[in-house]
Amino acid sequence: MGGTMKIFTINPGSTSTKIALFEDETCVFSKNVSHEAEKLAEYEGISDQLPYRMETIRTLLAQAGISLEGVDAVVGRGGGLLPLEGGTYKVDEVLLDHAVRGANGVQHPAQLGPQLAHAFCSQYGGQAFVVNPPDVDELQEIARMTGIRGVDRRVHLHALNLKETAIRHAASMGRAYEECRFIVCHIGGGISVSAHKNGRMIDGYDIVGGEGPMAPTRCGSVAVSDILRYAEEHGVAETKKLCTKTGGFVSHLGISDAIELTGRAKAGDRYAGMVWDAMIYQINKCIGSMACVLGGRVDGILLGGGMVHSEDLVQKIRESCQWIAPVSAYPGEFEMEAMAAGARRVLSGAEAAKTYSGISVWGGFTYGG
Ligand SMILES: Nc1ncnc2c1ncn2[C@@H]1O[C@H](COP(=O)(O)OP(=O)(O)OP(=O)(O)O)[C@@H](O)[C@H]1O
Ligand SMILES: CCCC(=O)O
Repeated sequence: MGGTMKIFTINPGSTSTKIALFEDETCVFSKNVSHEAEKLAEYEGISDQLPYRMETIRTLLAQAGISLEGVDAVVGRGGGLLPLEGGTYKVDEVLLDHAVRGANGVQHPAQLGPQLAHAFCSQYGGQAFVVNPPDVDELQEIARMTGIRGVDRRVHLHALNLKETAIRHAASMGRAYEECRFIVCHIGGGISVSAHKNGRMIDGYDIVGGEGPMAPTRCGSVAVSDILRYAEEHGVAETKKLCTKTGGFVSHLGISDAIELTGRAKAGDRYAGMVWDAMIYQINKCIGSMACVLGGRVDGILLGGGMVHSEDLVQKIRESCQWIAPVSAYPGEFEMEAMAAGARRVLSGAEAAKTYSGISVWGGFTYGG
């Protein structure tokens, strides 16, 4: 392929839609629009938001005088898919169908990504892709087993940012991601802690299902007996919400913004300070367990996500974990860049686009069979 590669990326979030247009590696336009909660609440299912999100994006492009004519690829953050290995996937009929109906049973705005990519490519041409959706699940077999027969572990993580951070860090060391062993964390609205070995995310936590450290809106791992007692008092529906919406800072203090929480702590609120420190303590414990997963041979601990802007958080993680491996901070995220880079690797022929099989990568244990 000759000439400039024009790649449009779309990241639909729970309260916002981010878009960015890349010409080769350069981002020539980007916009992040916030949506009113009342507006999104008008739609019953996530996929029902498609026409509204489409219109929002069209308006943003028109206001900026940007046309998608001649676009080579449109990438949408994926979701709703069955567990799959990492990579760049073409949006075909099977993938689109699973995204529309949320085949994995989890409702997440990222499901809109492939639908939006498909819709824009139908109008302007180009190839529609999804790169490292939150459904990427590369767990090694031993990490799958729980203490309950028939209940196997799976993960939902910030795969897009985790892998891009690892790829970039490896490059900064003059190495390939596929040669390195990293512990990679995304510390933002949700918190992902994961072990990466030779290009695969071999362990991590199901942060949609309630595993891992507590986070601004998530309860994190809690003893089963405590969860059952809570469910008896508050009902199953309310208990489920603790996993992604009403746990963590929200449960303790009724707020989800870490800047506000740390502000209160600085002003002398000891409860806020304890919640902040307990979250960091739990992140450190999870990093420690991933160090064991990697047998103590770790090339680096990499931190991404919005809360990594906090020097206090980075320093406290360094104090506890620097003995494992050097800790590197990448505040914010590379999600738009990661989507563009995934498409570029395919368009340039460096990597082949994958086809989503529609079948989970994990078929279950055969238990002695
Ligand atoms: N300097 C700072 N100190 C502490 N927290 C900060 C700072 N800057 C940003 N944050 C926090 O980062 C969080 C948002 O992180 P991020 O932008 O990664 O989340 P998100 O994109 O909404 O969700 P997710 O990361 O799960 O996709 C907010 O709680 C915000 O308060
Ligand atoms: C699984 C990663 C995305 C999220 O839950 O916010």
